[in-house]
Amino acid sequence: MEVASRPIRVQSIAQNGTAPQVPPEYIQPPETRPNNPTARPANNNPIPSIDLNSAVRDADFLRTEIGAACRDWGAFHVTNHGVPPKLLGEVRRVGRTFFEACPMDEKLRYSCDTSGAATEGYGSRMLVASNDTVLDWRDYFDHHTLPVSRRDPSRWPQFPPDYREVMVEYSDHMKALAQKLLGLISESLGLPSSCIEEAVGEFYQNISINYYPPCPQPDLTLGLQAHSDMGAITLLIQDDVGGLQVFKDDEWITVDPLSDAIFVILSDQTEIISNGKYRSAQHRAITNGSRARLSVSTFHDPAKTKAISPAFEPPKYHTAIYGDYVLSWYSNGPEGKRNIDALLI
Ligand SMILES: O=C(O)CCC(=O)C(=O)O
Ligand SMILES: [Fe+2]
Repeated sequence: MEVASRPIRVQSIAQNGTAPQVPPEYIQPPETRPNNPTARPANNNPIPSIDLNSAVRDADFLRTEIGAACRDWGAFHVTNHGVPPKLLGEVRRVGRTFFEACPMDEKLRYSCDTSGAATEGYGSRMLVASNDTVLDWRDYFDHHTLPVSRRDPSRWPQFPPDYREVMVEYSDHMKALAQKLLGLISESLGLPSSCIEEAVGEFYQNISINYYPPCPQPDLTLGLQAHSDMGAITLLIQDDVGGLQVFKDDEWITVDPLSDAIFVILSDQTEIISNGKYRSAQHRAITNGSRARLSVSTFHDPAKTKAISPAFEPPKYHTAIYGDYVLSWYSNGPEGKRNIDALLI
């Protein structure tokens, strides 16, 4: 049994087979439950999948396709992205091995510090704004990976033995892909290729491995509440369980898991820099009644001291220091897009 001072992980609750019901703090109010009528399957409205193979793609057509996906969805799959599919499989494997083959006591040695927001390590409560917040049915391991001065693999799991090496290689590949995508997104806006990357400055990259244990009441819970990501661009991979949903035209659309593709999510700072021409995507994760799900989100954010403003006149958003934006996000909670809407002029 858990003692009061020991952090409770969702995985421990899920493995307590005597509990056919989830604890009340994980029960969503009716309007945010996944079976609400606004949810429907992806096949009615497929999310764009864009082939980045520059050897065979016409550059103008690729930019047009990216522009349409950013405008209409704020999210899209990319294929032929240059990241070896084997590496994607290895990241999923080391993540799953940590969550499923490491004893809980060993995992808890990496617990993140609960006094601050988004600290590195093993945790369960990243988006909790107040005691009233409904809890997510999710555990995670968050890694600070860039700039290299923030990267300290000795704080990451040692099991499986190649965990740290795989994460470092993955971090470097994700940075290169984020740079390439921000270049294409800038060009699709008619801006010089380097424009968004220069506006963001040096990438602060975090990698979160999300682990969603099977949930006895998937209709009443969310793995991760609705939010848009705070930074510039998020690159996400998932396993074959599925559960990521994107909000479009007042409906939740399920993102098909495509094993070798990478899912690109435009985040709030890119919406600001584009002056609202592109929108950050609201998304959430639902739970699964029988299978544990794994996803890996790689966030690329500005430095906390960086001022972010629109690249077009007249500006539709106030300039904001990124660190202030993060503070308001954590104190208000994500609640859809309320935080970015507060910056609208
Ligand atoms: O698990 C997922 O698919 C979503 C993860 C996510 O949105 C996040 O980590 O910000
Ligand atoms: Fe997210």
